[in-house]
Amino acid sequence: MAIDKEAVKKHIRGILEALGDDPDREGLKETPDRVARMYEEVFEGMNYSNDQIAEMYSKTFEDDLSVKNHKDMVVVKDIDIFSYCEHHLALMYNMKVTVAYQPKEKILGLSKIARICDMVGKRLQLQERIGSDIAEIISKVAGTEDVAVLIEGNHSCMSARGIKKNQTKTITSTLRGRFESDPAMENRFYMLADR
Ligand SMILES: Nc1nc2c(ncn2[C@@H]2O[C@H](COP(=O)(O)OP(=O)(O)OP(=O)(O)O)[C@@H](O)[C@H]2O)c(=O)[nH]1
Ligand SMILES: [Zn+2]
Repeated sequence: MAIDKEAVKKHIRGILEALGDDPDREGLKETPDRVARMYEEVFEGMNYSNDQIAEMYSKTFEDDLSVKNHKDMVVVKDIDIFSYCEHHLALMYNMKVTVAYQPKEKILGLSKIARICDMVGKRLQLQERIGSDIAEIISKVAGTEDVAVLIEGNHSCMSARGIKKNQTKTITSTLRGRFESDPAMENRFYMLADR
């Protein structure tokens, strides 16, 4: 479903009024439109389902014999993304995503892995769900169950308000297929993710 920019503008104007400010004053008069444009950008991923994101980034390399023979784990580390917590609409920042998969017959373009992480971040999210969404999409595109995602990040709802823990990071891991069932594979993933 596409973001309704006009409705966002109207409601941001209402929020400015509810905060007791004057939405028509010089500094605020363009704010509803700016926020609507910002939301279009930062919530782009809300326009698409996981299946649609998989379809968008479905280009893989599989004809090359050297690719077909590549059966070793691929790890793409420290993909920096932003996201937004669905509880407070607050920013998740300093997010680093590490994605691993065990290729079967397909190899993904590395930039596509980062594009998938970016797009999944551009939704109202929970950190745990960012991991499971990325794992689901990578699994579809790569045609393998064997996917792992490790995420660390700061939540501004925990640093700039409420409990105010600035140094506190959250680490979540999502293990699928053999990353979950095979302790050696799980350990190898954590070892490579930690380098
Ligand atoms: N599991 C999980 N929790 C999150 C995430 N982002 C924010 N939260 C938490 O969601 C919870 C919402 O709790 P509530 O008690 O409903 O909201 P609140 O009264 O504002 O809570 P405080 O933050 O404790 O002041 C808080 O504990 C947040 O820290 C996330 O990505 N994953
Ligand atoms: Zn929050």
